[in-house]
Amino acid sequence: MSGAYLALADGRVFEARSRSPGRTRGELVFTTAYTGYEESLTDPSYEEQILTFSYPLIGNYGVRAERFESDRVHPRAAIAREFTDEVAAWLADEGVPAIDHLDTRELVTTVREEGAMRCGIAAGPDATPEDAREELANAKDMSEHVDIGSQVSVSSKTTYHGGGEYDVALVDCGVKGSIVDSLTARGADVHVFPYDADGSDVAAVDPDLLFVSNGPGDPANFQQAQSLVESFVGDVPIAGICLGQQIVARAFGGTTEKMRFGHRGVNQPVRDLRTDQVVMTTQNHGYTVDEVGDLEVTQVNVNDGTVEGLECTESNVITRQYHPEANPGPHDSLGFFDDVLELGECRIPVAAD
Ligand SMILES: NC(=O)CC[C@H](N)C(=O)O
Repeated sequence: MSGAYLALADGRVFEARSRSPGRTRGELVFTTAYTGYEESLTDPSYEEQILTFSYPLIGNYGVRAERFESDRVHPRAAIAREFTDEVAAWLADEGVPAIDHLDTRELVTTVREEGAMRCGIAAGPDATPEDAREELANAKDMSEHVDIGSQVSVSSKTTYHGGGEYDVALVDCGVKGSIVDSLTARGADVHVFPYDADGSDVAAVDPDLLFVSNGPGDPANFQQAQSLVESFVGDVPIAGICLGQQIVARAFGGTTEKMRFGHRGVNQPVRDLRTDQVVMTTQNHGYTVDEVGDLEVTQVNVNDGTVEGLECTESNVITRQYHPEANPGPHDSLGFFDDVLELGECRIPVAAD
């Protein structure tokens, strides 16, 4: 068994077991999800982050590619109390460092109290605490990854056919595969565009709906996607998930801010302000919408009151901060995809009362 070290920005160094060797750095975050490790580890929104699982045993139902959200592992490293051999082998195959046998409760408590923070990891037979500290010294804050979109987006337009009932132009800021699948399963052809696509290329597919995807990093670093949204307001209905909601809010004059430790898990309660119903949702975000500009808040987080849903009936806009595609997680909000495609027919969205 070879050793591993995790150096935190608060000066502490944790000793651990290496399950997949290597050196790396990133922003330390945690998820409380107790299932869905394959989906989380392949979610592009974790790019440049180091993912700690608060659930102690990760891997007890194997590793199956059909559950992947993209074609590679995105967090720079993974941390758990205990990884199964199968997960450790998968991460080693992918060249992504993994460490376990450390007190993940202590790590999660630290992130909750002090906030998501930079960290460095060194794992393998020759790893030293100094190696981990060196990695930490080179770690950037999330907002400093100014071109993170280029690390996760398609490089040219790619179309997924779903029957041609609607044409959806999807701005790929790091889209999860299950979001594309949720749209094609409902009859849409989904034209996936690079995160920095030109408005004229998008207009060329004559979209019924502009959909802004989830993705990693600070929404302020997706200026071109924001301008693209601004140029379609009023002409084409607009929908967004997670980073997509944040970009759309900014396009409508709103603002975004960094949260202390974010929401990552599969049991975040969300209240719909129109129906007063609460649904359980899957979440993975570290930023939140603060000012909402010309949009209306329709859903809020029950725990901390943060913005979970935005709408504008005049301009035909619906966005969600959480993940209605539910991969993994509860299926309570799958109806979002029916609502946005109805919007694609330019109908007024779900009646207010
Ligand atoms: N899943 C996402 O789209 C995450 C959005 C953004 N990167 C955040 O952390 O808030």
